[in-house]
Amino acid sequence: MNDNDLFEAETAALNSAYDVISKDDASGDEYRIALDNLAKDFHRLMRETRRLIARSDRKELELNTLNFKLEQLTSELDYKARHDNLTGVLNRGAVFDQAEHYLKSNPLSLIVLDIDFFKRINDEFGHPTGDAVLRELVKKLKSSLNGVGEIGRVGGEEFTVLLPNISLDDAIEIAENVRLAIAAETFTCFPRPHVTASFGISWSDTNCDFENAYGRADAALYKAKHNGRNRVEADISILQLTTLEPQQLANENFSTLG
Ligand SMILES: Nc1nc2c(ncn2[C@@H]2O[C@H](COP(=O)(O)OP(=O)(O)OP(=O)(O)O)[C@@H](O)[C@H]2O)c(=O)[nH]1
Repeated sequence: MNDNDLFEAETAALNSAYDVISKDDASGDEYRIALDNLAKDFHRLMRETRRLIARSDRKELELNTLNFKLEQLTSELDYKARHDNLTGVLNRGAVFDQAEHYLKSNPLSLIVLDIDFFKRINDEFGHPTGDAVLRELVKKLKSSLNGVGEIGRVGGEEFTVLLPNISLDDAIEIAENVRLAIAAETFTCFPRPHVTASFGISWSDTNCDFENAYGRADAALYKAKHNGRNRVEADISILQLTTLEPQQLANENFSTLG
């Protein structure tokens, strides 16, 4: 469709107006009719333009609303992709991403904790009670960490706390406080007196591979389980690098807290 088709009536009115103007002997009536036609078309064009503007304003508003909803949905999806839907903390993928991000420019202490005998809780009281224990554990973790570090869930009943720029000694103290807070109070969702957890900690310098940091913390956790549970164990192999000869390193692995 070209402009002439779209404005056929207006073009005709305009052409007859030009005809009248170009005539030396055009009468007053001819001028009046040409002007009248132009006025009618001009009026119609104004009305149509107003209608189009109103319609395009409405469409723009609808588009803005849709864009807003799309942005909300994108950030909800992004949040869901990075968080555990049972407890709301970072999920395994996000823990790894975040830790690798920190390690690019910071040293990092990592706490890995695992609820003791969680299978028994599930077996004796059912999966929904087990789920409630997981949620309540996260609440206790949050309140005892009081904003320090970032909590993640890396497996069924295994959680992590990322502590960038926190020394191993401080991380051990933090883990001890969390351990005591969990063991000290009864869980409201669980009729037995105590839920406990075991803790493994590693410290890694900037640029350390997170798989390595996680592996060392997990090995320390295994040791905590092996040594009786409800306890904190820290990997000190990295610290030993500066003080021990290679021969000694082969024999030394972990330190144990009381
Ligand atoms: N309720 C619930 N249970 C889960 C979930 N994910 C994993 N589990 C359960 O967690 C339990 C883990 O059991 P185990 O690996 O034997 O560990 P544990 O009984 O805690 O024993 P220790 O770790 O050695 O003290 C299994 O019974 C899993 O079914 C979950 O999302 N909700």
